[in-house]
Amino acid sequence: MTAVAMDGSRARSFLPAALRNAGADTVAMVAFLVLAALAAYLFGNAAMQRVVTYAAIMLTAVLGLQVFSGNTGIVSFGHAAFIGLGAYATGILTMSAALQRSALRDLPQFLAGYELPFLAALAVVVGLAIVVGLITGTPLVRLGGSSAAIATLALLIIVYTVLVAGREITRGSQPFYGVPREVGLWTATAVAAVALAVARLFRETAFGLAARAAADDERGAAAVGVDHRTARLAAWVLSAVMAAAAGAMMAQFLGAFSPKDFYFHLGFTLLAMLIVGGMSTSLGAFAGVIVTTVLIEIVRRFEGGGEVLGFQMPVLFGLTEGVLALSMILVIWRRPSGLFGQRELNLLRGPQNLPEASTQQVQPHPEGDRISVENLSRRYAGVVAVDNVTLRFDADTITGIIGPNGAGKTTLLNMIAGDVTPSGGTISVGQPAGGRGAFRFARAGIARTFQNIRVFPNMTVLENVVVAARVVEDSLAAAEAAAMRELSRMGLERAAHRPAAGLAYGQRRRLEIARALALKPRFLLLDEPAAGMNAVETAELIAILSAVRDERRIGVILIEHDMRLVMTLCERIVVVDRGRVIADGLPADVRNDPAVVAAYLGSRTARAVTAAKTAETDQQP
Ligand SMILES: Nc1ncnc2c1ncn2[C@@H]1O[C@H](COP(=O)(O)OP(=O)(O)OP(=O)(O)O)[C@@H](O)[C@H]1O
Repeated sequence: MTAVAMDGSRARSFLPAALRNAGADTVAMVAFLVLAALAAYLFGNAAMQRVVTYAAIMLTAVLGLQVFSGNTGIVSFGHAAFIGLGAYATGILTMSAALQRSALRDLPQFLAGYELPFLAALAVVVGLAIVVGLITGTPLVRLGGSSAAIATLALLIIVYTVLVAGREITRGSQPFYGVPREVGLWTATAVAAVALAVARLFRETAFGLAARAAADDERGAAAVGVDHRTARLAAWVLSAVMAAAAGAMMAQFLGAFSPKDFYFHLGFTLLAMLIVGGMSTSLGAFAGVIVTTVLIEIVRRFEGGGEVLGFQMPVLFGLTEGVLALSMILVIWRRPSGLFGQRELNLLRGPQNLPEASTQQVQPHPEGDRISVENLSRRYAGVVAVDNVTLRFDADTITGIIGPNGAGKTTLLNMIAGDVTPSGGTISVGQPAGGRGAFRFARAGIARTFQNIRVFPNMTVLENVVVAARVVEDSLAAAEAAAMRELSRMGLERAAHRPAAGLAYGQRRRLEIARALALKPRFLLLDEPAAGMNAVETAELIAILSAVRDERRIGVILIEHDMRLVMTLCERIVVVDRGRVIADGLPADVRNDPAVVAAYLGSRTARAVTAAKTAETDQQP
């Protein structure tokens, strides 16, 4: 949708570059799906059409699983439960009243006699999945990694037990039969096409970007204002809806089923399909369903035994599951990201499709902003990392925090960024920082970089910065333009589409700074920004940081061991030793302070001077 203006230049597109790219990918995948359905419709027999219909239903479910697991990195065993809920709800809502009276004699009155058409039942199932998704997701997103995965397993077991126990409604473990079989090839294909679009586009939304960033690095994500719980909940609810929609189709495709159809076997098949294709992309989910469906169909022919290439084969019960498990293990071993999990198709991603950098200057911040730190302390078991520190940091000033190794500098910075909770004392940025969580501090205008770089390795350089820009900009298009502006400033615009993991060390440091600046912060906290940089890169960094400060009037607080950088760039230096501030002033004054010299040299006499100075300060009212 990029328009070419009369003078030949490229006019600004209505749609953000990421959505144009995702749209093109979706069109390509949907076209492939429709062609497959058409081929089955025109040339396939009834059995072949059933295979393609079932594959399209599974595709909807696997894409649902991908929306959650692929974006959050949390494996879910529980999605078969949502398929089951969708199937039973659809069965009850669409069954004829006459059949219900004989098959479900004890069905409660409020559930009986609806006889809804499929689409109306689907709408109800979507609503039900949103409610169940919110109820189950709210506690789930408080857990991380393997605990969350185990919780999804518990969900599967609970729903299975409820389906078996709720005999009046589900007929217990007996087959639930009599569901009208109205879902065929084209309904399944249409719903799967919608699911493809949803899964591919979700990655690029604010929630999708946030979930992927948190999956890559939770602390790094919080530092750019990402509330990972909200992003994970959004992914969970959406994926529950997609799985339940697959269940609704399954009910009307099969006509009869029982709770065991929505238990471990289905959960395993969904996961195997996703893992074989590649969990982190919608292309992976799509390809995984195709590859495994073909594999299952081939293997199934041998399961019943008979003559194969002149050999008499015995009946091999469970051969299909065995081959599926084996292919999953092979993929995990040889290609852990799956056959197509490394990248999306990205049909419209290239140098000619880079978003245009915003030419709008970031508005300078109003004067008078300050960070106030009062009696701040942090203890770790027996270690007092930061000891009763009181400081003010003004915007429009570059402050260096220096001190020997283990002095407490990073702990102090982490507390100011909301990343470490103080043992005592308060921090306020204009007003006391509300609530816990680094993401709230980032949204209040405190951006930061880390001593050990925390970029999002599996996202592109551009996406790394867009995640932060999306927190402060109104739209994805505005976030892309702002991100390009920050990347150009840091000399990284040519690497915009490269995965961040592939950048050189110095480039990754610059990317982290670009990402922090995209938050339009009032204060920028940098933990050893020049570490690992050569002299030329350090000189460039000094020029960039002072230019940014001049333009935007932001406060910069940096920890650095490179004294050349500190003395050239900083207008104020705070020296910390053993958790306490031992000097605070102009660089020239601090450099000659005996307590500072002592702290760095560690001489005994000089330590005595420090101790005396500290005692003096403590006695002051
Ligand atoms: N999570 C933690 N658990 C236990 N002790 C910690 C933790 N973080 C920091 N410390 C201790 O607190 C003290 C201060 O550490 P901190 O990393 O803040 O110092 P620093 O001045 O930043 O050091 P460096 O210049 O080496 O990075 C050290 O003794 C350190 O071992």
